[in-house]
Amino acid sequence: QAAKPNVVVLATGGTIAGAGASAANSATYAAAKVPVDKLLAGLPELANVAKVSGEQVFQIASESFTNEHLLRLGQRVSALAKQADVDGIVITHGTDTLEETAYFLNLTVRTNKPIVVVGSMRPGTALSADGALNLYDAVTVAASKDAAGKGVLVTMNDEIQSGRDVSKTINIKTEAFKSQWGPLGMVVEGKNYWFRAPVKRHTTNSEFNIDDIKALPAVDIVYGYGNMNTTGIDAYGKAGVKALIHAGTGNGSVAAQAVDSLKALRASGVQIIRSARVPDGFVLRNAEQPDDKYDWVVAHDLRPQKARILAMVALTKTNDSKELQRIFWEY
Ligand SMILES: NC(=O)C[C@H](N)C(=O)O
Repeated sequence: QAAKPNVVVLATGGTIAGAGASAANSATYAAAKVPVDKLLAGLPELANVAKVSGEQVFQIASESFTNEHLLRLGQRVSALAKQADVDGIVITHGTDTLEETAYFLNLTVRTNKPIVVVGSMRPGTALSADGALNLYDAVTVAASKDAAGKGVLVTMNDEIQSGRDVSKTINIKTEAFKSQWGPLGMVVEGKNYWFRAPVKRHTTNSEFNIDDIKALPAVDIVYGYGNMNTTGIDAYGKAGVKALIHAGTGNGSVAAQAVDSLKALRASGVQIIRSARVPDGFVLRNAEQPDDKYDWVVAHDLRPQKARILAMVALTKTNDSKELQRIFWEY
C-alpha cells in the first residue's frame, strides 16, 4: 500500500475547538478551548486518509483575528508549503472571519499544494456537532492531488468552496457557507467530486507573496444606511486610513450627504473603494456614482470584508487607483 499523504493541521481556535456546558448547548458555549492534539485524537478516522500532524498556531475566536494574526498564519502556511514532506495544509478557524483569512491566503501564499480552511457552526460537545465531519472533509481534500492548483478551499457542510467566493451567510445553522457562484464541488465519504474551477488569479498565479509582506496598511469599512452621516468617514480619515471601503446600499450607492466627505478623503490620498452591503451581485463602475470622475475604485463582486483584504494586500504594492481597479477585476 502506498504511503499516505502528509497533512499538517494548523489550529487557530474558533467553534470547531469550542466546548459547551451540555450537549443541548449548540449556540451557547466558549470558542477556542480544545487543543489541536485533542481535536485530532477525537477523530481516528483521519488516519484512513492521511498522516496528520497538528500545530497550535493561536487559540482565539475568529472575530478577534487581527492583521498580525493573518501575517503570522500566512508565513507559517507558506513555510510549510515549501517543505517536501508536506502534501497539504488544513487550517481550523472560527467561522466569523474564516472567509477573510481564506481569501488572504488565496491571494498571498505561492503554492499549488492544497490549502483548506475549515470551521464548524456547533462546538464538538453539542448534539449533531458538525466539526468532526468538516475536519475529516478538510483533511480528505488537503490530501488529494486533484485539489492542487484550485486556490485556497473551504470545506463546510459537505461542500468544497472557493476561499475567494465563499461567505458566512447565516448564523446558528450548519449550512452557513455559500457563494453566489456556487461550490466548486462536494466531498463525500473521503472522496472529492468537482464541478467547476476558479477563474480569478490566486496562489501561484498571484503577483502577491506573503514572504514579501511585512505589514498591512490600515483599511477600514463604513456602512451605508438611511439617514447616513459622515462621522465615521471623517474619523477614519483623521485616523490615517489608507483606503476606505464603502459598504453601500444597493448597487454600491452612496448617500448624497456622504459624497463630499469621500471626495475630500480621496483628494487627501485615501483610496475609496465602492462595495455593497447587499450580499450578492456586483458593483458596476460608474453606475450609481461617477467613479472615473471621482477616481474611486469598485470592489467588483467582493463583499466589504473581502474588499478590505484585497485592498490591504494590493496597497503593499501600489497606491495607483488604476492599478487597484485592475487588481479588483483580476482577483
Ligand atoms: N462558529 C464560529 O466559529 C464562531 C466563533 N465566534 C468564531 O468565529 O470563532
